[in-house]
Amino acid sequence: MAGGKCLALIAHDQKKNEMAEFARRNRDHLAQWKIVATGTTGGRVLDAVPDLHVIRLKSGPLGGDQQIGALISTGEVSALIFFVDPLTPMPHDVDVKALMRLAIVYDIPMALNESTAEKLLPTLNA
Ligand SMILES: O=C(CO)COP(=O)(O)O
Repeated sequence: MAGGKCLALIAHDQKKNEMAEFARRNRDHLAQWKIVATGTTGGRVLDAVPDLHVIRLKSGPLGGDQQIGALISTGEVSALIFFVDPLTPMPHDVDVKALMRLAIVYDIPMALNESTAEKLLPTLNA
């Protein structure tokens, strides 16, 4: 994934409407970025704002979180915005934990809920 740093967007199923609204509200900020997203999230973001540059990876439960973790480890992700659902058990919980761990290891800005994301996004430079 050569050239330029990415912003990573992920939302769990119960948070996907929130992510779509977030994308609509912040379309001008997001338009400055190359975005990487897990599969379903990326689709929802593109439905909300079709002209964004979104690269859709695998769906989370099929390895998408791990793909984004790998991109963090190679220095290609500048920041992670991940709307996490804390109330639903998930089969890929270990992948979610591993992704957050890598974001901490590589010390990239990480917003795990909407209010933090709203504050973080305008501070980032694409
Ligand atoms: O499960 C996810 C993150 O853990 C998100 O994956 P999708 O965007 O494909 O739903």
